[in-house]
Amino acid sequence: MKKKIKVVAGVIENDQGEILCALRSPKMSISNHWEFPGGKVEADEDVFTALKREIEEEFKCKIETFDIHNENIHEYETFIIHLIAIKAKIIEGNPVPVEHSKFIWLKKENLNSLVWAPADIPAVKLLMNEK
Ligand SMILES: Nc1nc2c([nH]c(=O)n2[C@H]2C[C@H](O)[C@@H](COP(=O)(O)OP(=O)(O)OP(=O)(O)O)O2)c(=O)[nH]1
Repeated sequence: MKKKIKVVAGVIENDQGEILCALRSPKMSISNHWEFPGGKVEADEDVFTALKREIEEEFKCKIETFDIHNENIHEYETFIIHLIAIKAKIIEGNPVPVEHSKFIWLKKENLNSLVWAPADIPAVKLLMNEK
């Protein structure tokens, strides 16, 4: 049976209405795909705490979290992901990518110009329909 993992991902919006998009590095799984930064939820951790921790670890900045944007269950070849996308904004520091190849801020209407991790597509589509 495939392993099921629970992953949180931050839909981080700036004051210009742009979204932080992060490029997974060649060393990471699902390499060279774009994603909303985040990571696996640890046992006994709530999703908001997990996201704040992951963003501090991976981008060295602090976020405030808002509502859940979208949840998606996607079956990859080797595992099943339960992806929980959460709206957020940066409240302290500037993002510095520790593990990712790079990040960009992109307007919602341009999000489909990137090659996203397959599990992220529903969240991306939903965002593109937002004003
Ligand atoms: N952080 C994040 N991960 C995503 C997204 N979409 C998606 O399919 N994933 C996948 C990629 C990874 O397989 C998994 C998240 O794990 P992770 O961020 O801890 O990264 P990882 O696999 O490199 O960690 P590791 O097991 O190699 O140590 O979820 C997304 O939007 N954000």
